[in-house]
Amino acid sequence: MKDSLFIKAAFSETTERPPVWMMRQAGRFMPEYWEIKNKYSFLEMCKTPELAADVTMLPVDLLDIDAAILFSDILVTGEAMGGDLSFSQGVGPKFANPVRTQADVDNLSTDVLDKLQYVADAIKVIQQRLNGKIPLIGFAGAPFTVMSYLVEGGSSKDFKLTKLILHNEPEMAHQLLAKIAKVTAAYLNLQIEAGVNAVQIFDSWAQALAWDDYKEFSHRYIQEIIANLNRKDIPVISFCKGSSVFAPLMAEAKPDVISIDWNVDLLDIKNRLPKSIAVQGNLDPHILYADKKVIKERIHRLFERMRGQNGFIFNLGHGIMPDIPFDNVKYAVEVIKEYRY
Ligand SMILES: Cc1c2[nH]c(c1CCC(=O)O)Cc1[nH]c(c(CCC(=O)O)c1C)Cc1[nH]c(c(CCC(=O)O)c1C)Cc1[nH]c(c(C)c1CCC(=O)O)C2
Repeated sequence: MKDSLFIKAAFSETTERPPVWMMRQAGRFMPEYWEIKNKYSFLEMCKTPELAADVTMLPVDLLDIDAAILFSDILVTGEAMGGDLSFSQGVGPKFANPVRTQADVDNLSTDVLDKLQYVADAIKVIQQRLNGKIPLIGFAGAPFTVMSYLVEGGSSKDFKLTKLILHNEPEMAHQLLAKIAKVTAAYLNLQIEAGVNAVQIFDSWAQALAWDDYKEFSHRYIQEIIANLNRKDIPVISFCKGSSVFAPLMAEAKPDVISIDWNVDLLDIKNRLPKSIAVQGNLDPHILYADKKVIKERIHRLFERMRGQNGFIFNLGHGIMPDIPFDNVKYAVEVIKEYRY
């Protein structure tokens, strides 16, 4: 795997073009995803290794991307700790037993690896199918983002209850975050042990936090997780919405790659980071709704900006939306794969 474009770029080695993968590359924008989704629930798909492998392989086979990402969800850690998790169409994720009191926090288990064994099993099936062709990325949610779902009981626009706990009951918040961080490090090590070639930590909603709160309630737990990983030769990617602001702080947690949202000039932010840290990003996913001419022009604009930089992985600033035309995603991958610096 050391010679794959993705791993080389993640370790800031020279590549002839940027490698490409996209967050949410296996999902509802693909007709083939619906063929599976119409037969099984989302959690069944995650928990059945053969199905998780089938979905993981869709963008490998149909888009020819440079890295696969395990098909799962960031909320499986919250479920394993005791959250009553369900996903329903149009509603998104729900925890029926939200965590809001000290007793709720105390009730959460941190001895959960047995319950997540299905992920290790899925990784083994996927690696057999990939057969060394491209690397497989494992992932987990960051403690703050997972906490927000556990506390709110689902998705939230303003994270009101979560922030109220951070601000009024910081000790309880720290106990909750520390529990999630412990589980997350063990869970990522389980994935590494099972054979993933890289891991990404998703802190999707970090941008809701003020700088000091990000530092106290998010960053320090990500730092702790990264410090506890059995990294071997596996790159660690740190993603958050808000990385255009937080990246210099995120760098202190010592990831190999920081995934950048689309609010910032990618070269500017790269130049503000240690040379050894690669960047991943940062096309606005809405560009993939636009005309092909625009898609090509914006990708080339980004690549020209990053010409001569080691350590650049193409990705979107956030996940692919479910109604983006499949054909546009396929076209974007073709444009990227044809490019040479
Ligand atoms: C916040 C978050 C979640 N899950 C995830 C995040 C962080 C990434 C991000 O910020 O987008 C991470 C995630 N979720 C999923 C993956 C699979 C790998 C990939 O293709 O990137 C990954 C890496 C599949 C999924 N996770 C989910 C789906 C949709 C399930 C369905 O078919 O209904 C998929 C393919 C469900 C999910 N899971 C979550 C939400 C909010 C939803 C509902 C989203 C929606 O309805 O638009 C929580």
